[in-house]
Amino acid sequence: MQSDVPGARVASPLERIRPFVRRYSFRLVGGLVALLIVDLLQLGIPRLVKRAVDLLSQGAASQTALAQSAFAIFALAVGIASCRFVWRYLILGFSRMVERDLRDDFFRHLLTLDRPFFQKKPVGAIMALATNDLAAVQLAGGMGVVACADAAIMGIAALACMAYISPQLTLIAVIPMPLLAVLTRVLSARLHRRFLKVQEQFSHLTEFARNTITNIRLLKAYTQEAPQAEVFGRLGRQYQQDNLRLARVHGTLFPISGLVGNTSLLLVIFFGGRLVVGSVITVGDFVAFISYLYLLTWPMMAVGWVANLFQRGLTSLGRLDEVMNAKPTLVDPPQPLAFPAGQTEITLRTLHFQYEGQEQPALAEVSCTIRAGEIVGLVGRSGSGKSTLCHLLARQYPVADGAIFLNGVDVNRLSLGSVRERVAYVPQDVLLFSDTVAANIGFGNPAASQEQIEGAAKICRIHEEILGFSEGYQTRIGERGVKLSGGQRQRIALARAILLDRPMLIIDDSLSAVDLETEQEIISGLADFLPGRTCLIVSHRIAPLRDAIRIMVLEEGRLLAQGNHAELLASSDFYRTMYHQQQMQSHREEELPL
Ligand SMILES: Nc1ncnc2c1ncn2[C@@H]1O[C@H](COP(=O)(O)OP(=O)(O)OP(=O)(O)O)[C@@H](O)[C@H]1O
Repeated sequence: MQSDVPGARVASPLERIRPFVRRYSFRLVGGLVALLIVDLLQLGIPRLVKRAVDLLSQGAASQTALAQSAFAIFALAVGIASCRFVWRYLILGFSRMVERDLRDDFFRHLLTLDRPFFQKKPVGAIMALATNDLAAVQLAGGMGVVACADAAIMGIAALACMAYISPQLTLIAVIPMPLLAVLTRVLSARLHRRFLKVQEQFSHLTEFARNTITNIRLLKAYTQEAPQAEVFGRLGRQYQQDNLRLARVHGTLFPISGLVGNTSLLLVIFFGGRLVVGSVITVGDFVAFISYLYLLTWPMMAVGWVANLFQRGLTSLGRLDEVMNAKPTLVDPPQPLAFPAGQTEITLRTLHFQYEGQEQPALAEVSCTIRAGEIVGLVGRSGSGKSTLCHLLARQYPVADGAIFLNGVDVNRLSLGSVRERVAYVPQDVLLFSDTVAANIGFGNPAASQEQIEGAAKICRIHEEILGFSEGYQTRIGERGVKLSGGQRQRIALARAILLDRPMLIIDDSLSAVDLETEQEIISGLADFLPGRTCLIVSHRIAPLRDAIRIMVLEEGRLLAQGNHAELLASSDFYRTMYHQQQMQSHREEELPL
């Protein structure tokens, strides 16, 4: 389930959970009623004890009267146990439902965010929010609510029962209590700060662990296990110290609450004893009063605990809110135009793009047209802006108005979904799931038949190799494809894009790990598949693109030259030099002794 507007900005973190509280108010109210009954029944026990003690002290206790008291106490105990089950079931269930909905909202909202957000927020920090912080909210919404309501009901009711026995003694018993209120107020701010620190440190720890495990192969190749373990240990020690600093705060609150309770007991024994001696109250009243004081001790102790739980919950809600309030940088126009019919033509008009925080533009004044059915190659030195152009065409970063047109319509006037669902994009970094080969190829097209999956694999020259795997297309490829070679991973990623069967195909240097000959074969094979589609292929090697209808040359973000291979060899010094350097390099590699 989700709130009406996922990720909508709210004035305070508490407002974030208000809709859920409303949604499950039946459980909450039912649970609180059961809790109230438990507390009221608990208050009955000292009254029964008083009656028995008075009968005994007056020498008027009969077997039947004592048995009646004992049975009544037993009946109350059964009632208390049953209602306790009910409140636990309802209120803890309530907190789990709030947690689930909050997690759902959080996840859905994450899916609306785009690259610029994920560039700034490490995955580990997001994982920490989705686990530790949500758990803190759940605890506050469950046991926090229970302890708070219980303390309030029991506190007020116990005080009322004590006042009924002796208002004078009750006033004496509450003398130390304001100290607790002041202390809780003072320590709450400290609790908040220290808990925030603990959660932030946990985020660092999670991110570090994720990064280490994700890059475990690199770590081993560079024999960095010991230094990594050292850093992890340091982060862990810092986390433990932050936790200890937090424990010192709520460790102060808890015993002081107990001390306040025991000081009240001391006062009651001293002054209450004198009231008994003066026959102002009976021995039974005295015993019952002390029993009520014990019942009051829990609410007093709970003040510290509740303050701690609520403070943690609020701090975590605030941290979750930071993400929930983040807005995607790319949004649909208010009234998107329908995607223009016909085969897709891409036009760039003085396209300029600069990454946040960078001094130089990644792309500057790039103008060109890629017609439907064309296979256009894109070459250039490392850092010349090739991937950036691919990102922009795949609508991963925002672009200025009037820079990119699809069939003559500015992309900013089209919905993001309508553009993205027409682009099959193969990023430079291969992204595979820990699943079977077939599931990876069919990821974007779960309805694809085995035949279609194999067809895409054949175009990418990987079909035969897959058949050679232990379980063919059903072979599991391990975490991010660890069981495959770099070239196999790249061809599987390409097959996944081919299977999407979309009008625009953007391949960002996704065959760099494949040998030259196979890359050439794949690109020539694509020509049969591509009629009517618009295709941009980035490659750091010129040779496989020689047959492309047109090659564009990027240098420092600018479009230096364009034309077919022969034209560029004749007209562009830059291209010719690059081509010859690559030729010489590949000859040198061929001549190297084995
Ligand atoms: N996410 C980013 N944030 C900031 N700057 C970036 C980002 N991605 C790329 N750049 C910068 O933009 C410029 C163009 O990078 P881009 O990745 O487009 O080059 P490229 O031609 O694809 O390089 P390569 O062939 O090495 O993949 C580079 O100077 C790079 O440092």
